[in-house]
Amino acid sequence: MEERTIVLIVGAGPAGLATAACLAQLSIPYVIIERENCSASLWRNRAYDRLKLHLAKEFCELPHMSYPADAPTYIPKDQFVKYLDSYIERFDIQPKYNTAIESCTHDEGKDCWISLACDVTTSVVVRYKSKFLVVASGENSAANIPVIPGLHDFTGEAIHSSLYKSGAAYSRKNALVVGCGNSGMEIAYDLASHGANTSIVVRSPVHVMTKEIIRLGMTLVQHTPVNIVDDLLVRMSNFVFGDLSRHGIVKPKAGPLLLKEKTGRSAVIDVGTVVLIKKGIIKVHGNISKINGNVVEFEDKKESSFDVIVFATGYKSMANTWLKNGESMLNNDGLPKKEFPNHWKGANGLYCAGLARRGLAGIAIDAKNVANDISWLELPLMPRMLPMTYSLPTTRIDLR
Ligand SMILES: Cc1cc2nc3c(=O)[nH]c(=O)nc-3n(C[C@H](O)[C@H](O)[C@H](O)COP(=O)(O)OP(=O)(O)OC[C@H]3O[C@@H](n4cnc5c(N)ncnc54)[C@H](O)[C@@H]3O)c2cc1C
Ligand SMILES: NC(=O)C1=CN([C@@H]2O[C@H](COP(=O)(O)OP(=O)(O)OC[C@H]3O[C@@H](n4cnc5c(N)ncnc54)[C@H](OP(=O)(O)O)[C@@H]3O)[C@@H](O)[C@H]2O)C=CC1
Ligand SMILES: O=C(O)C(=O)Cc1c[nH]c2ccccc12
Repeated sequence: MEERTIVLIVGAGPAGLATAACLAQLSIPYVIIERENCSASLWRNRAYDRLKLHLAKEFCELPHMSYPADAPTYIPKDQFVKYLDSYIERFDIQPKYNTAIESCTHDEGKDCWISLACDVTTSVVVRYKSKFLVVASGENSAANIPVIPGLHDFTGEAIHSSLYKSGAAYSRKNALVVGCGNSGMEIAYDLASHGANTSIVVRSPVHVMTKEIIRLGMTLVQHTPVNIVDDLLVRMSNFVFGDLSRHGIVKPKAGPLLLKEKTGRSAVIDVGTVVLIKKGIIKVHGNISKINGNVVEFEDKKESSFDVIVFATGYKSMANTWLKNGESMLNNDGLPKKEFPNHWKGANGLYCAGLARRGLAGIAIDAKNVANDISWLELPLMPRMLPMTYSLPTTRIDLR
């Protein structure tokens, strides 16, 4: 079976949906493919219960649709999913669900992309021919679990943070969280507040901030040099949290916003974990050296036994595994080769949205850029329309 379309979008998470909406606004036909049975599967199926957006709502909007004025500043997961559902309805986005892209190859002779998409329920493979291909399969496509000697024979339960829902099941258990990004720090808090005897592995320096400090920083940095803003944020963090180094948490040399800009690593937004660490309720360990049965040995030679290990060790983009000649755009980790703001365009009609490690705000920028670029190439006689896409009135929706 073969189908033709002008644009093929891989992935119906926020990035694919935002790209679809921008293309729809420009009347450019597209097909959007999603391997799961729903849109935004990360948010519906692979996120813990207590998750809220860490960034204020003004930094988490997709193009052309705002949150209601009375929506909370920090949107809970379920309300974000409702927002996405309204977005899908508003822009009449109809993803082809249960369809996994297995390979995308550029056919030089015909100057088109040939994509093989497998219906995961019937195993039927459909061949898509498209002029443009948008990789929107996410930075969080697969779990990253480190290789640790003895992990395979760990006698307790080992899960990745994407499968963690709540600490309710772990009351009075000995729990170890590996990784001190936003997932790890929040999951450690959740476990401890459900009565688990909780430890966390912190192997590298990390900035700990409050959501209000980050909101202030993200607002100021729009008009102020990043080093000045970062300096302020670090001072504010010191004021709020004090020196955490004696608890095993040291700050990176680079400031939080510069670090995010250069490496994609986010500051951790504290949800109450720091108080529990200071009280000794959550114990901090350095890196793991090996696992023996249910006993974890740390690099300082200390040992403890655990019933559960939660690997909050981040994610991998898998786009490099199915994108067959995408070397103009992606590296071997499936992330853009070029730095922001030039990362979103490759050769031969290839684009990406949502791979610049800039969260939802970055996704909104990518989606607009990709759709506008396609419209310049596809509708060259109507280029004067383009600036309108930035000034279209946004729709406010009711999430209640
Ligand atoms: C726990 C968590 C919380 C976060 N909170 C925030 C926040 O508060 N603010 C913020 O700005 N950012 C946040 N982020 C960053 C996050 O990356 C984005 O919010 C967002 O979900 C990324 O959207 P995306 O569409 O790029 O990727 P995803 O949401 O991962 O969507 C990609 C989609 O592509 C599909 N897909 C992948 N491979 C294929 C294939 N081969 N064929 C077909 N379909 C495929 C996947 O099933 C998935 O549905 C958070 C991330 C995580 C993990
Ligand atoms: N509410 C929200 O808005 C939330 C947002 N997020 C976002 O989602 C994205 C993913 O976050 P997250 O899931 O926390 O992943 P991250 O990639 O941000 O963090 C992974 C953590 O695991 C550590 N790690 C990796 N490998 C090992 C190892 N072998 N041993 C010990 N530690 C290890 C990393 O340390 P190192 O730095 O040394 O590699 C890092 O601390 C981020 O952008 C984050 O901001 C996540 C949760 C909530
Ligand atoms: O999830 C990301 O990577 C983001 O860009 C958004 C984000 C979530 N939590 C944060 C904390 C500090 C800076 C950005 C984020």
